[in-house]
Amino acid sequence: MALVPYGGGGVLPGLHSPAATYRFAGRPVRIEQSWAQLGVAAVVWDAALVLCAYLEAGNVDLCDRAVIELGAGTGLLGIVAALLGARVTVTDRAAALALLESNVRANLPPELQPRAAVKELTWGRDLGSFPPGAFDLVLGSDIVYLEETFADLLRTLEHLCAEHTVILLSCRIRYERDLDFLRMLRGRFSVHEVHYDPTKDVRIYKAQRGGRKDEI
Ligand SMILES: C[S@@+](CC[C@H](N)C(=O)[O-])C[C@H]1O[C@@H](n2cnc3c(N)ncnc32)[C@H](O)[C@@H]1O
Repeated sequence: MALVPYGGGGVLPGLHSPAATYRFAGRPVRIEQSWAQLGVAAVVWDAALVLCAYLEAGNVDLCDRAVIELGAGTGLLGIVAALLGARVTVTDRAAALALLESNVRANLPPELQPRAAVKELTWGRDLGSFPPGAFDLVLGSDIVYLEETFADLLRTLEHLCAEHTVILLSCRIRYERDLDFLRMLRGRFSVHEVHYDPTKDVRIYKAQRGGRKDEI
């Protein structure tokens, strides 16, 4: 099933623009893209830009926090989290890892390289390599879009999260079925919308186990 970006209109992101440069954490971040070869995993989505800006604005204390990004695609969000002080594990499916690794390595200064790992994590699988509760923060931008992955994505979040873990998901709600995932998430976590960017029509949801208040 094809993901339709930008409400279905316009040019697919990245199709004519193999690389894009952003500015976060006081430095340029140059992201190589490859829509033609890899599709949705190989372009930067608006939801990533909105969550990067949310992190950069200081809404979350990232200093030395253990962060995992799911469905990282090009890696922009994980890179920005690392530049802002987190120890990051940036994950996606196997096919996305080469471009992801290359973007991560190209954008982190030498002293931050050891603080970023790129790993395969297909939702619902590969979970044995990721100990429950090892992460303070789980990030995901534009990863709620494939109905057939919802159960596996939820299982992955449940596996990763301990009481202290915060999940931040940035989403453009394109279809009614996207709301189904949020209903599933609310069945397992306490979920709040914490930000809405009307210019990009992207919402950020924060989720935690139980009713626990913010730890991050
Ligand atoms: C729309 S892209 C978003 C990419 C990036 N997070 C961003 O916002 O720019 C969705 C991402 O989810 C990943 N993805 C889709 N299904 C997945 C699965 N079952 N397991 C792991 N990653 C998956 C894709 O490879 C892709 O990188």
